[in-house]
Amino acid sequence: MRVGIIGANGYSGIELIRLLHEHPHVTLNLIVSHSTSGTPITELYPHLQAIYEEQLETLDTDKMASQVDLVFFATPARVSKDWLPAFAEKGIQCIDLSGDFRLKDPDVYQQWYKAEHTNPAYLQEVTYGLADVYPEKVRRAHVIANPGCYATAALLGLIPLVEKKLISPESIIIDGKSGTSGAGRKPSLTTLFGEVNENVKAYKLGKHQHIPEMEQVLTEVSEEPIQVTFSTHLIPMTRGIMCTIYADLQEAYSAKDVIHTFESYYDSSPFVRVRPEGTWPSTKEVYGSNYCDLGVTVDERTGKVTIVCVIDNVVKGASGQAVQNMNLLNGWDVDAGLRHSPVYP
Ligand SMILES: NC(=O)C1=CN([C@@H]2O[C@H](COP(=O)(O)OP(=O)(O)OC[C@H]3O[C@@H](n4cnc5c(N)ncnc54)[C@H](OP(=O)(O)O)[C@@H]3O)[C@@H](O)[C@H]2O)C=CC1
Ligand SMILES: CC(=O)N[C@@H](CCC(=O)OP(=O)(O)O)C(=O)O
Repeated sequence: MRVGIIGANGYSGIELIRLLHEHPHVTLNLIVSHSTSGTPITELYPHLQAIYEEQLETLDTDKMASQVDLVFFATPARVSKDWLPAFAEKGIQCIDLSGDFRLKDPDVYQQWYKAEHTNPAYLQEVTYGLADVYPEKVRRAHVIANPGCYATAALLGLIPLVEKKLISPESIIIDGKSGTSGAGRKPSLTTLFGEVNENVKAYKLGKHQHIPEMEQVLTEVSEEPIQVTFSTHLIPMTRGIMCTIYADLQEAYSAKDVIHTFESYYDSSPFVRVRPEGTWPSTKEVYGSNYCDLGVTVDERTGKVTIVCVIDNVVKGASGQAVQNMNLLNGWDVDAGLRHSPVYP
């Protein structure tokens, strides 16, 4: 299959190049950039020398549609909403890594993304690609909204417990921490070494764009409105997200009960690993891989459960899950091109 990447010179684009290079069923036919078209990708990323040396091109929808069967949008929010429908209508499979098609309600999109949705009717056409939870929906889809990175970690840790009614939905608190690659390669004051090093900084409190995304999914799962408290922190590392989730248990469930619920829920997903009781995952244990690792503890005194979820934001939180979705869309092995062990140390 011939694939293309729009936004190929950003962090998630370059991670797609790494993963697709080793994929058994695809050829990366076209890489597109906004401001660096005409430049060989190796000029921006010398580590790709002798691996993938193509030149970045300008976006030409008609030309691209004749050259690819599937396109990944690795562009910032507010870009794909204008471009993606033209590809989908030509029969090209589309996987959007941005938030443009994740929310079903255009008013909610406008509220959280501060822009009007230019293709609101399309929001209903798109499948939310949380690949480990909705593999069957993704298999039947044509256009995928790849979930947000924090939303992926938090939802994988919450959905089984909400669906099986182990926790009180109104009690959910999610404490998120991310490395700086989550903010992309575009230079900014917030991600300067001097700002991040030896520092932990809270940001976007109560305003993060993944709040409505998580609430939309959890509300659908529980069939009653769910709101979450979600806080985000930037920490001095390159890759990785940890979401530590707190909630009240509905009954006196033990850690073993919760672990058993996760194990049976993710029984057929090769990418969600549940830790034995009394151990909790760290971000380094999933670094560079498509795994999401979960650890659980129950405080019998307070009746609360704590779930620790870790992912690599660029792999499971973006490009790896996008490849997993591509595999499902095309009926390939779900782990094709994704069988890497985490890089350790
Ligand atoms: N990094 C991560 O961990 C994750 C990222 N995502 C999402 O993936 C998407 C890409 O993120 P990331 O790779 O980190 O971002 P980067 O800033 O690293 O890259 C963004 C890419 O989009 C292109 N671009 C920027 N502005 C425009 C525009 N107006 N029109 C067309 N193309 C444009 C850039 O091209 P150029 O440089 O040529 O301008 C670049 O290729 C975002 O939506 C992000 O939210 C999702 C989950 C995790
Ligand atoms: C560290 C950092 O800034 N992370 C970004 C992650 C954004 C992302 O990847 O998700 P979207 O696709 O929803 O934009 C943030 O918190 O906004």
